[in-house]
Amino acid sequence: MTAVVVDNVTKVFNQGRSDEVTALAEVDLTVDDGEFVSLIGPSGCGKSTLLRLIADLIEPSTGTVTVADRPAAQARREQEYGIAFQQSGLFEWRTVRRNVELPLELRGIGRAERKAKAEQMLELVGLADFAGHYPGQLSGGMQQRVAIARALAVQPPLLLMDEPFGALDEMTRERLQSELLAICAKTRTSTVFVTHSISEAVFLSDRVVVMSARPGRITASIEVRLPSRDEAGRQSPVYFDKITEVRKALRG
Ligand SMILES: Nc1ncnc2c1ncn2[C@@H]1O[C@H](COP(=O)(O)OP(=O)(O)OP(=O)(O)O)[C@@H](O)[C@H]1O
Repeated sequence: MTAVVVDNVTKVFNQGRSDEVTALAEVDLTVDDGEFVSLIGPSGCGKSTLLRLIADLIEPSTGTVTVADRPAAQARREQEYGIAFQQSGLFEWRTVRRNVELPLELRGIGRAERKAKAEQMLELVGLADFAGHYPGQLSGGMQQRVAIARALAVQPPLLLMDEPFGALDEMTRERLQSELLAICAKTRTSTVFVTHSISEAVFLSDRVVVMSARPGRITASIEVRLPSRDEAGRQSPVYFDKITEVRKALRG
């Protein structure tokens, strides 16, 4: 099975109007099962657009998107993926725990199991003490962590993440990066991860996909094989070499 196939996709917003924007042009991207792929590129190059196409939140103008060997729309209906986007997208009227439980509820999982799973995920993101709070009572970074817990709760085969760690302090960010890798490895989850951070992309990814400014195109695909994804990995020569390689590719 292939996690994602984006085949010759172009996305034009406001087609035929004076404010027409070609956000993506002729994009091909394949994400293998269990692979962790980061998208990186200048602001406005279409990273979020590509992620939203994979999530079937928008449709391509031309080309096709396949998720888990089926059309993206079908994969969405069958809940093949979890998403955590820049805006946390939490429901203000639900407590933190009940936000995390939501995807489990949608899958018909019973109350006790839901509660246990949500508490386990909140523990993971360091928010066990805030289960009974409402999103409005949390900081932006904490809300983001709740959204990550929610995305991970169902252990979906595919995770789509749009700068999920952008609002976090460096220490929390590094801890969640490690947690995310551990979860992905354990569950063989495939991940498409949008980030502005070259070092984050290199640390997390099997492959870093570099995009050019509008119209967004894929200009490089850089394989990363760190000796280990831990503190030693962050200090390895490969890590620094790959950071340089991605930086050069971004410069074009
Ligand atoms: N719904 C929309 N209607 C019109 N234009 C849009 C829409 N969504 C995105 N765009 C345009 O498409 C282009 C790509 O936007 P996108 O958000 O995908 O970029 P990005 O690479 O994720 O940017 P950033 O790194 O700043 O988050 C931009 O020029 C943006 O203005």
